[in-house]
Amino acid sequence: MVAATARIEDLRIGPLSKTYRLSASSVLALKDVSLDIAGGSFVSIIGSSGCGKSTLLRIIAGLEPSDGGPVRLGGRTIERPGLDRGFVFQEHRLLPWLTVAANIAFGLKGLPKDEIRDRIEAHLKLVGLEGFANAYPAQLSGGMAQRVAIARALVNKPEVLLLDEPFGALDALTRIQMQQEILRIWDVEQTTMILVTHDIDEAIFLGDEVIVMSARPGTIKKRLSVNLPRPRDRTSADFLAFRREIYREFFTEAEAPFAYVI
Ligand SMILES: Nc1ncnc2c1ncn2[C@@H]1O[C@H](COP(=O)(O)OP(=O)(O)OP(=O)(O)O)[C@@H](O)[C@H]1O
Repeated sequence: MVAATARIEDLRIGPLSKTYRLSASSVLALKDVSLDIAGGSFVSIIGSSGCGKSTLLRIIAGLEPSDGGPVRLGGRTIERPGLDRGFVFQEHRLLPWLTVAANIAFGLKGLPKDEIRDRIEAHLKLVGLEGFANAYPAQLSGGMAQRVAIARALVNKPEVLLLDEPFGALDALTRIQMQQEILRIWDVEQTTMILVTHDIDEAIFLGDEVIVMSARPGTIKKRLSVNLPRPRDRTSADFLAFRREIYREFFTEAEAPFAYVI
């Protein structure tokens, strides 16, 4: 088993805004976004296309600067990428010429050989891919490749795992399986998880909280605590009540009548 982080620190985001400057214009992608996330919690972020979800995740990752507002992880201010944060993208982004083991180890430079071997082994086990160390990405299914991407993001034992639509390219059944897997991994690793998704059921199934964003400019519209026991039953009346509440943030009953017939 991979050792859990001793103490997971809270994230304090903003208030921050983000403007993308183009040659002849600018886009206000985020406006006055403030978000505190408890260490070790699972937070889902949902919102329409272009509301700034990926921008927010990239700022937390240190891949993108904000217009000046702070992001703090515990006592540290985040200004650039760091090993305390892992990132999983929608596409797996594995290097096709490297084996699964080498892909997982890619960011592990400077550690003793034994430590590298142990971490690869532990993380292959963590994502259920023992026996695939020497396989190449082209030999894996979409779900398996995304498991490798998750292992690669976790191998440096980050405090925060940032997941940007990680299951968006998977078929519906694999997606459900991966949702269960990510909960198991969360339980073992005790990492703070921040998931961007377009899928309302996925947001409710996974999140301790669901953050609903709205667009133009991107702001936080609503924050919902999902106080349902785990494992969650997607067909339960309580689950469906959460789904209805989130649908209401996007559509009126007249616009999406079927969403309300539950
Ligand atoms: N590199 C960039 N340069 C200029 N504008 C950008 C850039 N990245 C994002 N934007 C703009 O910022 C806004 C927010 O984009 P972002 O990708 O964060 O939204 P999103 O909610 O993740 O969208 P989607 O759900 O479609 O992935 C959009 O209007 C987008 O066009």
